[in-house]
Amino acid sequence: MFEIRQLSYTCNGQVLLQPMDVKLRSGQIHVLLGENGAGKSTLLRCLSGALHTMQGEVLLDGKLLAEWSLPELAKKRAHLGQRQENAFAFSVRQLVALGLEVQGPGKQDDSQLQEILHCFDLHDLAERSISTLSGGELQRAHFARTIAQIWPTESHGEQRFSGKWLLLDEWYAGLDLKHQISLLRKMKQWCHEGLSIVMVVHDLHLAQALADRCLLLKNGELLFYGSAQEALQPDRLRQLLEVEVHVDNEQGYLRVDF
Ligand SMILES: Nc1ncnc2c1ncn2[C@@H]1O[C@H](COP(=O)(O)OP(=O)(O)OP(=O)(O)O)[C@@H](O)[C@H]1O
Repeated sequence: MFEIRQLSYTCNGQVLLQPMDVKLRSGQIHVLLGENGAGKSTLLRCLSGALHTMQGEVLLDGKLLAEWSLPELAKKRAHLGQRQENAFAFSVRQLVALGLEVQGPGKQDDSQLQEILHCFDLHDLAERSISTLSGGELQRAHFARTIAQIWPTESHGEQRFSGKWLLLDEWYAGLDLKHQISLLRKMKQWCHEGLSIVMVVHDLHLAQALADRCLLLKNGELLFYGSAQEALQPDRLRQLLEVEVHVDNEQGYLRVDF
């Protein structure tokens, strides 16, 4: 479990996150929603342990983030940020292998690498330099590298992702519908296998399809934390996003008129 106690963050005199208390339970998909600049990426970075100057406390499985050693934390949670560095002309295979390398030199095996390449439909691109990939292909490669960090071995059994956390900032950016749906299904499957996910989403349909619980952020303030059903209500979304949202039909699909 992630436990956030009186977490806040101020940068250059600007309050980016106002004090908040939240407990994020394991095995669920938590969706962060809010306008541009609401503080979603900042909160994700606090959870990843990247922002050392935050105030308050973040505990992972009862232990302060600062008390985790970096190698242990790296194997426990993986963070896909909004922007990626592509400084080196790695091949797709090398990039994904970098993620596996975090598990320890010699610990990873080729079957893990093959499984990940297959999951992200990267097999045919494995030998290509990442500098030649399209935007969506590159996003899939970085997503694959990120989850490789916490990828289980075959010996882990049915709850093979148990205790692992995936922190995703707009993972679907640039992905075509086919790959969005494929990864959406896989993420649900991985959660059944014990994975916990916190993700930033702007698309309300994706939020509806994926979220178990939602965190609604506005101007750095946590407006609401609770079940997706309670969160994804037209009144709340109107206040959060300043757009008119309607419930479309008996299934309860959200609709926004253009
Ligand atoms: N180093 C910084 N100095 C000053 N302001 C910053 C700094 N980093 C981020 N901010 C500001 O903090 C606010 C929150 O940023 P953050 O990236 O968390 O927003 P977000 O909700 O993820 O937005 P988006 O949906 O656009 O990705 C923004 O207004 C941003 O401009």
